[in-house]
This record gives sequence, C-alpha cells and structure tokens, in this order.
Amino acid sequence: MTPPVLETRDLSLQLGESRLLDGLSVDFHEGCIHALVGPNGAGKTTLANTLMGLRGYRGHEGDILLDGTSLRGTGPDERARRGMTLAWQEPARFEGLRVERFIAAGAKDPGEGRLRAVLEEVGLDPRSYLDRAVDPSLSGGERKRIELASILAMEPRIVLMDEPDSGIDVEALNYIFKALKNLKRAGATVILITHSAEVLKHAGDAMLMCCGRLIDRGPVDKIRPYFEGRCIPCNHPNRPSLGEGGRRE
Ligand SMILES: Nc1ncnc2c1ncn2[C@@H]1O[C@H](COP(=O)(O)OP(=O)(O)OP(=O)(O)O)[C@@H](O)[C@H]1O
Repeated sequence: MTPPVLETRDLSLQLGESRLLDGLSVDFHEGCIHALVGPNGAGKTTLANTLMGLRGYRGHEGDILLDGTSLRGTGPDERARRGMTLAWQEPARFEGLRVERFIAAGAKDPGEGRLRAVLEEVGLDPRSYLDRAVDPSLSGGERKRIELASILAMEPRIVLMDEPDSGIDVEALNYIFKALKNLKRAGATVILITHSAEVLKHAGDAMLMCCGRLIDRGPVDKIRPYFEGRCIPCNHPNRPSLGEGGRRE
C-alpha cells in the first residue's frame, strides 16, 4: 500500500463531559475508498469535522498528519487549500447563488465546459440546472447531487463524505457510485461515512467505530457482519443487551 496521505495519531476529542473521539489511530491512502461505519453517535461525523479542522473541533489531543506533516494550527480554509473537502449529511444551501457560480467557486477549472461535465456526471442536465438558484426550490436529492458536482469540479485530493446516499433515489445513487469510481481513478482518497451495506460494497476497506474508538478495520467482508446485526462486541452504552457497567448479559 502507498504511504498514508492522511493519518490520525492517538486522536482524542473531549467536549464538555463527553469523550467523542478516544485514542483513534487510523490512516487513509491515495486512490482508496475507505468506509467509516458504526452506530448512531459512534463519532463518525465528529471524526470528519475534526479531520477538516472545523470550529469547535480543534481542541483535540493527538495529531492529524497530511502527507506526514501535522495539521495542528490550521483551519478548514488551509486544509481545503491543501486539497481536503467535506460533503455534509445535509449540504449547505448557499441561498440564492446560481448553481453555475456555486460549482465554479471551488472548481479547479471553472470553464463552462467543465461545469457542464460535472453536472452530467451526477446525472443532472446542465441546461436545466446551471441557471437555477441553490435554494429550497431544489429537492434534497438535487441539492446533494449539485454539491457532489461541486466536489468533482474541485478535483480534491481527499474527500470526506457524510452519508452521500441519504435522501437519494436509486438512479441518483448509481451516479454517486460512478462519481466515486472516477474520484478513485483520479487518485483521490475518499472517506465515506455510511449506514448502507450497498454503499459499503464500493469501498476498498472499512473501519468500524463505536464510542469514539476504532473497533475494527479491514476488508469490507470483515466488517460486513456489523450490517447483518452481528456487531463486534464492545461497551456501547446504548446497547440494550448490555448490563450494568457495560458488560454483556
Ligand atoms: N458539539 C458537540 N458537543 C457535544 N456532543 C456532541 C457534539 N457533536 C456531537 N456530539 C455527540 O457526539 C457523539 C458522536 O456524534 P457524531 O455525530 O459524531 O456521531 P455519528 O457516528 O456521526 O452518528 P450518526 O450515525 O447518528 O450520524 C454523539 O453522542 C453526539 O451527540
């Protein structure tokens, strides 16, 4: 495997009383699609926010390295400049901005031909969408696809995607899978947060998180039992099958 592009070393994040990340050491590689899975509240989005250096997530212990260099002291703008991008569960709206300008804003090549191509790549007809406003008149799925188009246009090195399939119909999902394949082919590192066994199939490896910790990591088949209700035992406080002190009954 190639050296890691992005890695965390003993990464922990305490917010108030809660330890949201707890000693996470993980690495992410060029041209790989890494799935990040785990139950609600496991800390997946928190990890994505921390990797991206968002406000409120920078007071962590441990380190995050990009190309072997610590990202300590850098914010999301600097990380974006170095090729990192995050697609949220609920994409930002940038109310009123035209789709064309929204996509062009971060595009490596903001030429109209490229903007049209990325819209087509996510299955949206540029003739119908380039002039639309990014506002509530777009459906949730349309907004999500437009955000994905904007990410493709950025030609990022590292893409963090939080549940790219949520609110997406079957046809659109196929476009997302194609876009993932293209990102991988272009050498991007994709970190895919998902609750879907279908999406998991498109990853090269998977990481199972729970309670802010890395529980297991390996080929997708190793992690698949989690999706079949056969979770790897851990001390998740919300598990009904756990007795006092977090032990299995
Ligand atoms: N800013 C915050 N302050 C305090 N607690 C937080 C904060 N952000 C998240 N949490 C808590 O941290 C835990 C992890 O949340 P996170 O959103 O990272 O989980 P997740 O694995 O992405 O879950 P889901 O699958 O439900 O999206 C949750 O218990 C959440 O309530």
